[in-house]
Amino acid sequence: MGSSGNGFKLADHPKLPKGKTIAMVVLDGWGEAKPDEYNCIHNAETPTMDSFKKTAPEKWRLIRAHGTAVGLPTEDDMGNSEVGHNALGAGRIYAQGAKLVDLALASGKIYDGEGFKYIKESFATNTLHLIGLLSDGGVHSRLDQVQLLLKGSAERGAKRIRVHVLTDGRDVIDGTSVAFVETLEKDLADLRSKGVDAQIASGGGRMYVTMDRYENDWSVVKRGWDAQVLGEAPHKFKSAVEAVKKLREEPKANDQYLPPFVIVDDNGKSVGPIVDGDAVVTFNFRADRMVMLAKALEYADFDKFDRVRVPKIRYAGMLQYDGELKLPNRYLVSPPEIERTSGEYLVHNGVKTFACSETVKFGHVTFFWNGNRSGYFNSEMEEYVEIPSDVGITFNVQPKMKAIEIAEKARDAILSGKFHQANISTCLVRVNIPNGDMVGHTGDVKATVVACKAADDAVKMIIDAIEQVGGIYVVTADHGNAEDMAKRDKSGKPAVDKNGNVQILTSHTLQPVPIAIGGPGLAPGVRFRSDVPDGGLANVAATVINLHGFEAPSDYEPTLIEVVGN
Ligand SMILES: O=C(O)[C@H](O)COP(=O)(O)O
Ligand SMILES: [Mn+2]
Ligand SMILES: [Mn+2]
Repeated sequence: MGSSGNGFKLADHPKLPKGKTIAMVVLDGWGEAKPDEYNCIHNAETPTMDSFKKTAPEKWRLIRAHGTAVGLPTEDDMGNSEVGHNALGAGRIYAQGAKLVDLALASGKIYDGEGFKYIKESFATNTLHLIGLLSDGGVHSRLDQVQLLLKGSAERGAKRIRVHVLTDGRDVIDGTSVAFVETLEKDLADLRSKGVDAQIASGGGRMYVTMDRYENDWSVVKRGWDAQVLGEAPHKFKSAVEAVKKLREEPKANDQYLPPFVIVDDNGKSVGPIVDGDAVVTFNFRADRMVMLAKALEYADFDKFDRVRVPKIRYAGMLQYDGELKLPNRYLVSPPEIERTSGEYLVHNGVKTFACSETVKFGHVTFFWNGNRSGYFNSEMEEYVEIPSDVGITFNVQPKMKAIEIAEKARDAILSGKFHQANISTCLVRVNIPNGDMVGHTGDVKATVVACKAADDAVKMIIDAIEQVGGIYVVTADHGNAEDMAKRDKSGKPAVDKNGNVQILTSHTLQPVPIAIGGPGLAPGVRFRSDVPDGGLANVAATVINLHGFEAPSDYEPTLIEVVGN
């Protein structure tokens, strides 16, 4: 089916009317877990979210948001924003980057592709640089994939390899960076014993170096550029293990925010700047936090910061990060081909769409929602509004973030009537409320409680507007985070470290997420079906399409709702 419009015509729903304003609210990082002191959602005042479950239990349920339900390799993989919003928007489950890379490495196909052949041309004479997030979080990258790629590249002729590591502490427990660097060092030593000149060349914490997203703060990417490309950083060390250990000694230091460092030789010269003729691979499979560096590496015209020196390199991404922008042009593994998303169907069926979040989540409700696609399907039918996020702070400092500003925009869109022109049957107002997730990632339990209340306040504002226009609301989340801030032992009790302190969980969780539907526009008799007990995020798209008065495309995951009576 092309995007001409005809193939996108949806059949009328036999029972549900058109013409409703629907608010689709995604609470980022809001799962369901047992109440205890590390469940910040439970410990926050969240009367609106609580009321859904209490007052209309047949219109509230839990859905799966992790593992195979969102296209990840195993049930041990926590959900994340990329796969969660992809599933919510696309209505189908696609094998995601993590899995596609696993398959390509296992079959060896990664080495037969155009991308690898391209970088391989540098192996005989130049250096192969690998840049990315070093952890086993499985959200943006995975250590075992990097290990295989290193080995595979060496076996295929890479003689000189430099790894530029970004420490995590966000998708994994803070402090684990040391062990990940040690593991990588062992692999590199093994390669050296086989005659390959392999070393870590630079590093830094992911949130301070390189992995900004949605162009919130280019200085983050610049810090990485200086260390990785120019070989310049405020901290110089002889070894990466020493670097990470030393930098972590600073008061309040943590893996996410380690300052940039370079590894230097006995003469104090950095061991791995990127120079003309080198090959570079960014090994993250997830796009949002790598696409800015990809632009800096690939674009001839670039004005976001002074690159000082722009080496002529052979660059490939682990995946292509943006299909519309064709960025990067070369890649090792083809990304999932997500097409015919619900957003595209809706604009072709007369549904106007308004989408909004603040910068740090803006691409989630646009780019990820639309199947990793930038821009509008139809600019006359859609309006996307980005509220600038705070820059240069950790979000526990401002846990309310821009939740209320996002809700105000949604409210105004709902009340404005702007999306209800005479010939327009219906409209969708879609937002992401970031607080539970972004503050949850800081590991600050108190601030996360404040964050959850702010998210609940935002939901209330949107629900109130929906009440006023006789609309419908759908409130859900993309994965868990704020509902569990402690690492758990096998019995489910908070795990403690060697000093007896509870290990704080900064990452997402494997928990299911709630979904609630309601509002005065919801037709009588609509309730959740009981025959999709394993329903997940991918079932939401068909549900929303039904609520707009259409049948969902036949290959979408089944709707979660039924209409009883009449
Ligand atoms: O990039 C991040 O912030 C985390 O690794 C994952 O969080 P998200 O999937 O909610 O964006
Ligand atoms: Mn998320
Ligand atoms: Mn998150």
